[in-house]
Amino acid sequence: MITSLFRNAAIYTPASSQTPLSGDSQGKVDSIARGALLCRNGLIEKIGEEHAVIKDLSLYDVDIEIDCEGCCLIPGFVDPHTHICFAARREREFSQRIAGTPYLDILRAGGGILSSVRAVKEASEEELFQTTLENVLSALSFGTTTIEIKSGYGLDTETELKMLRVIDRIRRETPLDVAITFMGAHAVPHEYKEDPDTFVSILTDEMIPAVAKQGIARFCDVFCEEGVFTLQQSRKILQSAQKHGLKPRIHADEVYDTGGAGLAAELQTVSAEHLLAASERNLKAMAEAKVIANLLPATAYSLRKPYAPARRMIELNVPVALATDCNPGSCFTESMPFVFGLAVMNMNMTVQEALVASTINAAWALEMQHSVGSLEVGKQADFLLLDGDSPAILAYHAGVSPVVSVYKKGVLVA
Ligand SMILES: N=CN[C@@H](CCC(=O)O)C(=O)O
Ligand SMILES: [Zn+2]
Repeated sequence: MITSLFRNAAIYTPASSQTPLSGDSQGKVDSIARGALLCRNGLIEKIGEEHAVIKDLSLYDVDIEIDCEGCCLIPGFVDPHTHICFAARREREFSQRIAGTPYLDILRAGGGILSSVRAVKEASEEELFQTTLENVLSALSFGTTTIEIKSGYGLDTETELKMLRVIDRIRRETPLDVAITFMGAHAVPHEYKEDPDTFVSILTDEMIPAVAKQGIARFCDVFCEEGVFTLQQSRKILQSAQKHGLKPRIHADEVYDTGGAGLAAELQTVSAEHLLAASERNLKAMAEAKVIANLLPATAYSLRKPYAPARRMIELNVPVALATDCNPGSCFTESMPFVFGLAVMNMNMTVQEALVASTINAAWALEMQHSVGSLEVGKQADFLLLDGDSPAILAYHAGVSPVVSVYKKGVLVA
């Protein structure tokens, strides 16, 4: 049993709540100007005003004592949407995009996601593990202590199962908590271009049952988008996933409004992703169905698209979470501080709203809110020390990471 005391910290954490924070509560943050946190065996045993935490504490009870020197202490980031398991970067495609070729045109011509599929098929399982590990450790250094990782660069049963094994190895061999999502419905493979319904049948009749049997993935995601999967196909895929015990989530209305947000509400998915082009009517339906909006501002930045209407979502009472979307194509960043800065500066979220969105609401989006996402007694001692005295530093000190130390279950990991 290791006991560590972190004292003299400016602590900021989302307020305790039985539901994701939304509307007026989206920015509900508790702060303690001079706080302390006592961690025993990886869990938070006490947290509060320093004098209250250390009262009655014999120094013999403490193995490690750290003076945080007034630094800001926040929960570790939870990144609820990544495609961080990939074999090769797509720098050439980035140059094409910034020269004006649309993202979906590159995919339609057999590049984009499909070029990542070729790279993953060619890579050995060990090579794929090593590239993923490098990316994930980079995310950890930016303060991500819990991460969601999707498959989706396999698009056939064998390669999808290979990706899921690699992601599971990341879960076992790194300090991070990892939520695992199957995304065989990420693109239509070239050979089914003329007959996408046959590929949908392969997904529902072969791939989803095989993934469920493998037992690694918890969630199933689909790219519902013009020229990718239609609303009807997405519904079929997600209903099949539900039948096999996988929880649905959906890439909805990223480029065009195809009604994906409405489908998320209809199926009561745990979250809907992107939502740059979602209609007002479907956002209202999401609020009603309590679907979390996973917003990915670094993708809007990288695709040079208008940002998702975060303010309107908050007005409508849709709980907002933030994620990197780290992937080799539409958005290559592992940095939650970058995402935080974009949310505050370009989506007009307050610092408090962004803190909630990148911690507890993101944990809700992964159904991990009981163990991570806020600093409460009994939860894991996952937290960050920042080079500043409030979380505003994450937006204020632009282009750098103010994350000085990363603690996972009370242990310094980056
Ligand atoms: N839009 C679909 N999927 C990813 C991009 C994946 C890629 O381009 O490789 C996304 O969420 O942005
Ligand atoms: Zn994505």
